Amino acid sequence: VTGSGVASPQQYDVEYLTPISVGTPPLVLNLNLDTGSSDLWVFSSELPPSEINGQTVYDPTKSTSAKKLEGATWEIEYGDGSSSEGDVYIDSVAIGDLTVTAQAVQAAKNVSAEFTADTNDDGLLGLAFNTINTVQPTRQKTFYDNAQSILDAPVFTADLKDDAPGRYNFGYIDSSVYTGNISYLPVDSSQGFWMFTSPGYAIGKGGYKITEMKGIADTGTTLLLLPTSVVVAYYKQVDGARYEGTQGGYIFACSATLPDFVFAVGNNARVTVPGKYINYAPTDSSGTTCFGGIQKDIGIGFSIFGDVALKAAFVVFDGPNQQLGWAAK
Ligand SMILES: CCNC(=O)c1c(-c2ccccc2)csc1NC(=O)CNCCc1c[nH]c2ccccc12
Repeated sequence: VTGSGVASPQQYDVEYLTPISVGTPPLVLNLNLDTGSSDLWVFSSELPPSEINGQTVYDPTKSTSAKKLEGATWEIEYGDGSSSEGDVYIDSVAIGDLTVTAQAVQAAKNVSAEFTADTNDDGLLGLAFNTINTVQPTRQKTFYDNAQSILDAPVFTADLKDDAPGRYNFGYIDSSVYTGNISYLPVDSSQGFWMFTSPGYAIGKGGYKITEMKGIADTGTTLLLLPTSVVVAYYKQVDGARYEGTQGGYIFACSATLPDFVFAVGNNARVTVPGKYINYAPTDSSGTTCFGGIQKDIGIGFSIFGDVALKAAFVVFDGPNQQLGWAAK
């Protein structure tokens, strides 16, 4: 079996949403497929109405296939301070033609203001390793875990695009959507993430710099968060760029020309993030000052190759072989 879902960018490519069917009759929810977390949680009828703002909600009492997982609860907090919590149902979940009949669906009873404000996002579908699933007392498997035994190949791929619809595919590698070869790197899943080490980088036409960057492939984080030394070196190449504490990062004139950022995947493969992707978004409505798509990874403990980086590549997530594949496109 295989499955495929479109990944539609929200404004400024802040996140990508994919239509997922939940329950019986199937309710279509637009979920953020997130390789940086491992909870499948959805807006639900158990939320106070004040916390719902246009989202489609899952009502387990309306799904004939829903079964409450008695005594199970969950609570998650993300690095940006957003959070959600609730209880758990076992129900059917489908992406395209791929259906998992017994998937833990975490129904939200509370969500933080950031999620309430995100009107098109009906929840998250975690695709990291289940060791970081937050359900208590028994952690639950991800959609990818549950799908693996029925998939033609035990992989999923992410093909995110700049301000255009991309795709998440499950169970196959579509060789028509990338160029050249796929370079595979070993994954260190000990912290529950798709963590890999890039041996070095280059900025624009500059020379290659050998610097190990240990980071995660994270579709749920918008920006490319890198070691301070790399970020400082990058913005030295951008006239007028400066770190602005009140904005929480590097800003520059929206008219600035930004160099490409190239990171190595293995010893002879490279991913080139076009400078255009690093001119992330205006900081205010005047559109004169823009916020950088590359920022510091301070305080996280590793780098995060978020959407700004991932949309420059075709990425293969291979759990059984604990490897990540990268290809140009
Ligand atoms: C800013 C989002 N990213 C993180 O917090 C994060 C961190 C992290 C930890 C500490 C400080 C900063 C970041 C490590 S792995 C990691 N990745 C994830 O947590 C992936 N899931 C993000 C879900 C998420 C949080 N706030 C949102 C707002 C819109 C769409 C999605 C989200």
